[in-house]
Amino acid sequence: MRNPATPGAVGELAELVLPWLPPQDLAAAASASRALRAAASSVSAGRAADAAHGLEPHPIPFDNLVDCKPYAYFLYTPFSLTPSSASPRRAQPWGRTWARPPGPTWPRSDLGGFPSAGCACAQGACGGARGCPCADPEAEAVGLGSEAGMGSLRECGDGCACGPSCGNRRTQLGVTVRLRVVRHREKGWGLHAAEVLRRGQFVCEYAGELLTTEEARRRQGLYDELASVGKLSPALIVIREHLPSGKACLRVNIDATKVGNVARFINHSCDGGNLHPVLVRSSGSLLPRLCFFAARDIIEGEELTFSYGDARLRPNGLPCFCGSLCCSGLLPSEET
Ligand SMILES: C[S@@+](CC[C@H](N)C(=O)[O-])C[C@H]1O[C@@H](n2cnc3c(N)ncnc32)[C@H](O)[C@@H]1O
Repeated sequence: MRNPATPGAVGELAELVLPWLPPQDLAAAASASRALRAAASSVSAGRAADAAHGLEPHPIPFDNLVDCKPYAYFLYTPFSLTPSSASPRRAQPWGRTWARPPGPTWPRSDLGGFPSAGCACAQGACGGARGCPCADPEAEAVGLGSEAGMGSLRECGDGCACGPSCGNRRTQLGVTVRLRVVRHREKGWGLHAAEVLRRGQFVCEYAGELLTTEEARRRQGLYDELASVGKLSPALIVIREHLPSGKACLRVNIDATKVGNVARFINHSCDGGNLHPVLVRSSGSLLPRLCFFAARDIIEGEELTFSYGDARLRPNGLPCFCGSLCCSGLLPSEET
């Protein structure tokens, strides 16, 4: 048996344990010995190399020329989680050499719904024009860029027989475009294109913890306090969809602050930005998902932004540094 005091054994143990540690604990472990310092800095380098924790098709690196933060710490989920599926996720290994490639992001976690609702098309046979009942005649209009506000789109889902290769699941394959997370002096981290994106191309979903309205309000109060003293960049989004009657409104609260995907890095722009938010409904799924499409052609290196909204209702709003000509000077804020 190997002596656990040998450098090789320390390295192996470190590889098992250190990726589970949040930054403060990782720093504490690094101060214990030279071998652990080397192992911890390899974990930090692994984290900085992929904000997606190995859970998307391509790595999404952090890029910081502004200060010494190598990465932002959070738990990664490629799709939104219900409270019951989110609760066990208090830790997640991040920054180790992956022994195996990450699993596919499909099938997605079950968000509750009607598993019997969906198409009966043969494997991979549906697609816009072929008579699939889930096909959306408006789909081709998504992301054309002139639309103001939220778009909507229907896709095949868990209730369909067609399977993952179906062409009507544009938003269900994870983040297939190349992206980077870049540090800004005034705005913190921001999401950037790392390749040319074409108008209408799917970029990413806004994934995080799905909250009740009561819990969203509780967290928002806490986040506002921390954000006002610069201790947190909250990523809690509230989507309100007015139903056709106009009398009711479907409300979805997604918090990507502690558990989320790369969309948590998308900053606000007062001019509406270059991303088009679209509510995507998958057949058989109860809740819509918020997805972002390129609202116009986007060049490599450009920051990806959208408008967080128009209301600026909370006192002591945070300053906006979007830099657009129509910048109001304050970040949107409203009572959740
Ligand atoms: C969803 S997060 C975006 C990512 C964030 N910049 C970070 O470092 O994690 C929202 C927060 O980013 C910052 N932010 C976003 N857009 C901004 C803007 N136009 N000007 C200043 N800060 C902005 C604010 O702190 C806001 O609460």
